[in-house]
Amino acid sequence: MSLRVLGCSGAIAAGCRTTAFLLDERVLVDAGTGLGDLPLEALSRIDHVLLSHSHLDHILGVPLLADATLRQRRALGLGPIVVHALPATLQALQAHVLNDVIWPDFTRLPSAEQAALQLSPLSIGQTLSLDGRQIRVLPAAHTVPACGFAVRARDAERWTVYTGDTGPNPALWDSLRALPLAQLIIEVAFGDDEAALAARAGHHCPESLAAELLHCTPGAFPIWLTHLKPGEHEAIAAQLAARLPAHRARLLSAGQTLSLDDAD
Ligand SMILES: Nc1ncnc2c1ncn2[C@@H]1O[C@@H]2COP(=O)(O)O[C@H]2[C@H]1O
Repeated sequence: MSLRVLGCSGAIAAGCRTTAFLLDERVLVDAGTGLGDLPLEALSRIDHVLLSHSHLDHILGVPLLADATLRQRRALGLGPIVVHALPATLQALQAHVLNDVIWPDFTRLPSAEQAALQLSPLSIGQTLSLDGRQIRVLPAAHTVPACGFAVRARDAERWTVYTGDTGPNPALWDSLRALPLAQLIIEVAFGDDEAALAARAGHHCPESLAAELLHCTPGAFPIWLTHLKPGEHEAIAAQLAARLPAHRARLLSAGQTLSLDDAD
């Protein structure tokens, strides 16, 4: 099992794609601008999309994916793409995007019987089984209802965790107490000079992230940093290295593929 990073940036700029991870071939985790770098054949194989929350940088690929893959999926005899998210996220997607104004309502197009998209609600703490994988829905603390995801193969012991967009999140560490981790993908968006904005916007800066990472034994598993705002990379890396040198948290980058089989 592998997780391909299509985008992991907190905003757009040349070379910066927003969050999208491809879990093997058929499962997409968040649908940011990184999705658009996949060829049509690969897009058409995506059967499931897991959304962490309703913000545009994570969902904009959903309506575009539905339209782009409609014909190929029909020709291949494939059913609807299932979009899994918290009820509030699905409601926002339906009301504000798939509303026949911003984008056609592909939950009932091209026909009600054969719609391109199907919406499937998740709840925090739920474990979803998808094609031999277990996916646990984790709490996140953002400005809108949000979640993260933990993934493992059904027969594996340890989980790869993606936090989604979140600020300080005690509930996350409570839920991770029972989960042995293989690796952690955790967000940090701003440098410490924007700590106040990070707190308002439901994100981490190195100061708040360092406090969270005290929950992790240094070196116990790889820690990957995601969702950095463009232009913040050097400052964040230096500030975090100064605060928590032993944790050796590394910046995730688009194009990287993480193995979920042997992530020890
Ligand atoms: N109070 C705020 N002031 C300025 N920018 C904000 C504020 N709240 C949110 N944002 C920005 O809006 C962005 C929405 O997506 P993000 O949560 O990734 O990151 C957020 C911030 O970059």
